[in-house]
Amino acid sequence: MVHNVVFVLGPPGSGKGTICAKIQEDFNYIHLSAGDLLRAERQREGSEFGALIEGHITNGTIVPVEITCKLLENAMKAAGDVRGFLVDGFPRNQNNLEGWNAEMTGKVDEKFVLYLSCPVDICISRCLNRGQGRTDDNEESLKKRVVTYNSQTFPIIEHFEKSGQVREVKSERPVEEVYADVVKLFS
Ligand SMILES: Nc1ncnc2c1ncn2[C@@H]1O[C@H](COP(=O)(O)OP(=O)(O)O)[C@@H](O)[C@H]1O
Ligand SMILES: Nc1ccn([C@H]2C[C@H](O)[C@@H](COP(=O)(O)OP(=O)(O)O)O2)c(=O)n1
Ligand SMILES: [Mg+2]
Repeated sequence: MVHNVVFVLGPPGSGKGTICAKIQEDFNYIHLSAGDLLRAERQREGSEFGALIEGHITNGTIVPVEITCKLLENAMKAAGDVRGFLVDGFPRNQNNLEGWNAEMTGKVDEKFVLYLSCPVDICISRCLNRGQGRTDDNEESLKKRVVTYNSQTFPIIEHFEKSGQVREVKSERPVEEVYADVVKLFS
């Protein structure tokens, strides 16, 4: 089975998780947040990657793709027959992209990249007020995550832009306005 995939990218706090949850509800796409999968693996009893994942998360750096891609593929296999997957927060760097291409080519049909663009000061304030008790929603980690986003993730968005695969939606607006534009991409 070939899985339909929409990548969802944007800076931390741009609203990827919020928008993906709404798409999942309305369009039968399954939301797979790479960050959520990594946080679950970090907590999993007996995981050999817990400490490594925690180190990257608090340091705002990116976990090696061998771990993240396997978590994504396992989640896809477990989901069964659905319309497709929203792969949220992935690929986040060149290593992610190369590892995904090596492992998933032939198994996925990449429909487009939903890019939520949002000014960094708004993003940081949203993360600081997110209230999810995350170990990386603090000034120090956020500074590092923004550096990682600008230096490693934005080039991945530019890579997809070259082949016309990016659909940008400005997400500093209220959720309802952002989502009204996103809906048009899935209808
Ligand atoms: N358009 C928006 N306007 C205001 N707050 C938002 C908007 N989208 C998301 N948020 C809030 O900002 C925080 C970060 O959103 P989230 O979806 O977790 O972003 P990301 O997954 O990109 O880090 C959450 O507390 C969320 O409720
Ligand atoms: N592809 C990914 C996605 C997330 N991670 C790690 C590093 C990221 O800073 C954290 C948090 O990612 P997450 O997507 O949950 O963060 P935001 O929702 O953008 O605030 O997880 C990763 O190593 N590789
Ligand atoms: Mg998120």
